[in-house]
Amino acid sequence: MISSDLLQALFDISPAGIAIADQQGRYLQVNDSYCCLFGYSRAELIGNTFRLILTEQDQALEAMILNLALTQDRSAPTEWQVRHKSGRTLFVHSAFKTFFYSDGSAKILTVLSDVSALVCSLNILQDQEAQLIKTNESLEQMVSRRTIELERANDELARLATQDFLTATLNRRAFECEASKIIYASDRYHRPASFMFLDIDHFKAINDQYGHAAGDVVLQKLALNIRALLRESDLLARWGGEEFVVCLPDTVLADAIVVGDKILEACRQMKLSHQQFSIALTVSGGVVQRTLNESLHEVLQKADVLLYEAKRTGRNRLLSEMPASTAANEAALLNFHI
Ligand SMILES: Nc1nc2c(ncn2[C@@H]2O[C@H](COP(=O)(O)OP(=O)(O)OP(=O)(O)O)[C@@H](O)[C@H]2O)c(=O)[nH]1
Repeated sequence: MISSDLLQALFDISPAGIAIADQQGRYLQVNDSYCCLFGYSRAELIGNTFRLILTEQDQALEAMILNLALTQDRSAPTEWQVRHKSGRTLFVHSAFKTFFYSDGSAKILTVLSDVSALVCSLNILQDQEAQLIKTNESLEQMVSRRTIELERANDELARLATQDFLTATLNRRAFECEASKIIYASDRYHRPASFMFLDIDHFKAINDQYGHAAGDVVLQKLALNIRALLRESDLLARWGGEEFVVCLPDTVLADAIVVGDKILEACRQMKLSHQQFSIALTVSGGVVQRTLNESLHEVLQKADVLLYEAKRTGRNRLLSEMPASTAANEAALLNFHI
């Protein structure tokens, strides 16, 4: 047992606010810390009920709170909002114990500690956490937006790096890269491949007569027409100026000639009009089937020589050359028609 003088000292010096109330909730005794906590003097508190420290919302619950204290006899520590004399809200951690006496009276002992600073810090932390989550979300959104933009920019760069700006066919570098893969497969699996150069006849005259812009449109329409006559797996590139190059994988010369003739005929039939004029167009070409193990440079040179010959001998024609007859070539390319 703790002696009563020790208990009195505990009451007096406790940093927690301690109050003893009667069964009507009227303060009988309060320690200094309790007075200090709520800003009331002892004289202001004694005789008054704990309604003084209830917030406006809780004042209506005064009877219920009192009833709770008188029926529960003690409470586990809880946190609740109370009111300082100045009107400001305090957060306190509180516990009570009710003592019942044989004459039917009761006393309620309440112990309160101020946890306002803790609650305030907790609220600030929660606000900061919410703010961090929001910032994080918007950062994630920004990163994913930037990633999409970057992917688009990369796609556009890749397109610009591989496409001819005017005709949207492959550019020379991309053609060489793709054609090398076809040549590799051709040698590796002994499959045929044909190459064709196409060049618009007297294109300079078209430019001179109808203007450079009309010449550009001719190049664009021609590219579209040629592409429409090719397989998805065929390569079409603008080699430069008004010259195009075609790579036909898995295609023997006879079939490549059929494709070339179709292109030349389509060009003859092309309906091109500029203002009130209609522009007639013919194309010359040189087509070769690649000999196994021949380099891209070598096969293109052969096709170019044939194109030059087609120009020299009257234009508007396609010249071709049989591939060199080697045993490997014959065996590989015999009856190869897809
Ligand atoms: N509009 C336009 N013209 C171009 C472009 N690139 C090259 N040219 C023109 O194409 C013409 C090619 O002229 P030439 O090399 O003499 O060939 P050609 O007139 O077609 O004569 P042949 O090939 O011998 O039938 C030149 O006038 C170039 O200026 C282009 O991107 N747009």
